[in-house]
Amino acid sequence: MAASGEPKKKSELRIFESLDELATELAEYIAQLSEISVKERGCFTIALSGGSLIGLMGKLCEAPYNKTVDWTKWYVFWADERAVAKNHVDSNYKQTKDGFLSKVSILNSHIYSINDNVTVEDAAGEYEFAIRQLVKIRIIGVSEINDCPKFDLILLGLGSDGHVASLFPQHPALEQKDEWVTFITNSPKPPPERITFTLPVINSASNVALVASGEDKATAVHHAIADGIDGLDASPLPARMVQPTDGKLVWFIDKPAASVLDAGNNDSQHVECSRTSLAIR
Ligand SMILES: O=C(O)[C@H](O)[C@@H](O)[C@H](O)[C@H](O)COP(=O)(O)O
Repeated sequence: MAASGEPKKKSELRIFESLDELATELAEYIAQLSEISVKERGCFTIALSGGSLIGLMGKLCEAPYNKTVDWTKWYVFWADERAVAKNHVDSNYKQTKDGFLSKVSILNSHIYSINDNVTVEDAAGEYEFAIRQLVKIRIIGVSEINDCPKFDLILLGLGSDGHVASLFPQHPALEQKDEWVTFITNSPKPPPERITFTLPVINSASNVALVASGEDKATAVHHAIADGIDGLDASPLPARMVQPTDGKLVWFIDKPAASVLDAGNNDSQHVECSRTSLAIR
């Protein structure tokens, strides 16, 4: 946290030598935010993404966090979800339940998954309605800037094309400004039908963590983080559009995912260490 008097950094880049170190730091980061939110608001609202992110959260299920985190105060949501049955292998809910929720004592009534018995359009509308009810009773905070829900933490993965949640490059869903949850039926990443938080909701979060690992994400990381890229590409990547208005963005990436960034960066800032913490905006 910024010392008093120091301007709070809006974004931070943490580069890790190994996935194990990234996972260790990610667990500590989430546990700390949980403790702060529970202390300040009496609860912790976290929205998850699918993909490799869930595996990287595994350390939260181990000591000390399994005993020190106040799981009963957690409220779990999904920043995006595939419109498939909740027991389908493609379901983010199923992946999260098997890999995380089944191992910690979060209350079932605090886990908000989509209705998998309706159309993807109705599932998005119902999900937004559920979030609106929780904003009304202030379980979910509210942004003073635009009345959007203010989640304590939104965890995003990064696609190799630069997508986050189910917001894909050049997709009209990126333009959604009024809805909190929208839906797509033509996802370039299968399955095609998904619901997703819109950018205003993502950018209203108190904290956003963007997690990327592996060489195949290196170009997307570079295009999302490096300065001066916009000139090369009229439409910035969705990941580059993640800029919390009154919150903090922290990137968690491993060395392979930083390899293009490193190649383009020859100043002394990139200290070779297990964790490089740079202010990036
Ligand atoms: O439902 C989804 O598909 C995810 O939410 C998606 O945004 C994912 O996080 C990225 O595609 C990264 O996935 P990997 O980390 O598995 O590459």
